[in-house]
Amino acid sequence: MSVPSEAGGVRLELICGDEAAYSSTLDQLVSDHVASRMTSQDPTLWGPDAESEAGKRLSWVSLGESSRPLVDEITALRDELLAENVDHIVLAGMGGSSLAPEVICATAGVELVTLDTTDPGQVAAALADSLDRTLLVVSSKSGGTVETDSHRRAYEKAFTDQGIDPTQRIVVVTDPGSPLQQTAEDAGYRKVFLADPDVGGRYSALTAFGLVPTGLAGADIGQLLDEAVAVSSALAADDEHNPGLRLGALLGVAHNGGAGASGSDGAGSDGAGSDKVVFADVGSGITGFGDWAEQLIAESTGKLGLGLLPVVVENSRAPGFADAKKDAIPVYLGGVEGSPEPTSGWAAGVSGPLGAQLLLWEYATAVAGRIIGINPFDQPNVEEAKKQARALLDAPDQGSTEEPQLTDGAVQVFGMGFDLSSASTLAEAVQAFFATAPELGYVSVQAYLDRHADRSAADLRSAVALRTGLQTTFGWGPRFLHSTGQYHKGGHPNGVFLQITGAVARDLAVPDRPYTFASLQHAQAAGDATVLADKGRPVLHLHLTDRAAGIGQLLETL
Ligand SMILES: O=P(O)(O)OC[C@H]1O[C@H](O)[C@H](O)[C@@H](O)[C@@H]1O
Repeated sequence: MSVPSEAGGVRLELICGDEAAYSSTLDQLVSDHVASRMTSQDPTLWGPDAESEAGKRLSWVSLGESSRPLVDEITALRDELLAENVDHIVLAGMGGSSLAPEVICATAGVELVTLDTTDPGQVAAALADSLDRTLLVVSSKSGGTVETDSHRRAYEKAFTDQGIDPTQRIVVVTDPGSPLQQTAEDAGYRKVFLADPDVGGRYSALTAFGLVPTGLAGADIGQLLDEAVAVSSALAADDEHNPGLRLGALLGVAHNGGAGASGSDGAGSDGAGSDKVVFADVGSGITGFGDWAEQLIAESTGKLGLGLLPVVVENSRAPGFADAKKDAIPVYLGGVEGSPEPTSGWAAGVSGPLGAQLLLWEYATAVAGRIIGINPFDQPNVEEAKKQARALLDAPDQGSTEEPQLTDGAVQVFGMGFDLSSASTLAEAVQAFFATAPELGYVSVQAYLDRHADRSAADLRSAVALRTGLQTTFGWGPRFLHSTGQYHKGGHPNGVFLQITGAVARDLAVPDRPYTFASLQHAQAAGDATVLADKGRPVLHLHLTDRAAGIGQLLETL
C-alpha cells in the first residue's frame, strides 16, 4: 500500500497493483506540471484534438472563489420565499444539472425533490405534492433538454390550474444566451441565474447549477465552497503529494493495465487492465456520492472504446465489491482500512468533506483522462440516443406495435442484437442473454420506471451481479442516459443491456407538445436500445405489463 496522504482535508489511501508504473506516471505528471497547468486552465493538456473544447471547459478549477458572490444572492431569494411560505423546492434538471444538487442536499439532510424522469406516475406524484408551497428550479445548461422543458411546462400548467401565478414560482438556471434564458425572460419568471459557460455540465457542481437549488433548499453552500477552497492549493501543486494527481494516476494506470501512457493496449475484457471503478460507501458521511461521480467518470472517460465504467454498489459486502475480479478498482468512500487485498491489485480509500471531494474527483478524472488518452470534456455519443428518440417521437406509432418474442406471466420479452429464438420462458431468455456477455464484461440494468413507486427494481442490480458474477450497474431511465449513457455507447465494448419498461396506469400530457410523458419515456427507451443494438451490443428488453408483479417475477427468476 502506498503511504496514506492528507491534504486540504482529504485523506487518500491507495493500493497499487504496479508500484513502478504508478510511481513513474506520477513523476511524469509532476515534471509535466499537469496540476499547475490545469489550474491555470491550459487547454493543451489533452492533445490537439481536445484543445478547442478544453479551452472553454476549465473554469471549474477556481469555482470555490468565483462562485462566492452567488451565496448572498441565493440566501436573499431563500429568505424572500420563506416569507411567502414557499419552502418546497423542486428541481427539474438532467445529469449535471441535478446530480450534484441531489448529493449536496441529501448530505446536508435538507429536502429537495429532483425530477429527472419521464415516468408519468412519478411526475404526477411530484405535481400533486405541496404545490401551494412549491418553487420550481428549472436547470439546463443548454436550455434545450426535452425532459426539463417538459417538466417546466407541466408545472407551469399545474400552478395556473391551482390559481397560483407561475411566474412567481419558477426560477431558472442556464447558460447565457440559451433558449431557456429567452423563454424565462419572455415569460417573466421570477429570477434567472446565469451560470459560468466555461464549465461543462458534469463539472458544474460548484456553479449556479449546484448552488441555486441546494441553497434555496437550505444547504450550507458557503461551507461547501470553503471545503473546496481548502483543498484547492493541494490540487494545484506540482508535487507527488497532490491528491488529484495521485488518485488520477491510480485510475489511469490501472485502466491501462500498468502502462503509464495512453490506453492503446486496452483494458477489461482482454485482461490487460482494470476498466471499472466500483464505489462502496463505508462511512464517508456523504449520501449518494457515487451517483454524482458516476456521471463525471463515465461521461468524461467512456469514449473511443476506452474509459472507466463506474459501478455503484449497495455496501462493501455487496456482490461486485468484496468479490471484485481483476477488471475492478474498488473505491472505499470513507477509508480503505482493514479491507481485503483487491484481486486486481488496485484499490483506493478516499475520505474528506463533500466540497473538497467534488473538486478532488474533477481533477483526478481530468488527470486520468490524460493518461488514458481521451478528451475528458466532450460526450460524443450522447446525442445518438437523443436523435433516435426524436425520430420515434415524430413517428409515435413505430415500435409500439412490435410483438414480443415471448410473454411469460407479467413480462413481455424482446431481444435485440442476439438470438432469442430458442427461449420459451423468461428464465431461458435471461439465460440466453447473460450468455452473450464477455468474460470480464458488464451488465447494465436500465429501469424506465418510477424511482419511488417501483423502487424494488433497484434490487435487480445485486441479483444480476450475484447471478452472473459480472460487474453490474443499475440506472433509472432516462436519468442514466445523461450519466453513464455515454460510456455504454462509447466506452469499452464489453457491456450487455437489460432494459426494463412498465405499463403506464395513467399518462400525463406535456402541455402544448404533441407527445405525452409516456410516449417520451417509450421513445427514449426504444431510441437507446436501437443505438446500442446498432453498435452490436446485446439488449434484452423486458416490458412489465404489471410493474410490481413483473419486478417480483424477474427477481425470482434471477
Ligand atoms: O444541463 P443540460 O444542458 O440540460 O444537460 C443535461 C445533460 O445533458 C446531456 O445528457 C449531457 O451529456 C450531460 O452532460 C448533461 O449534464
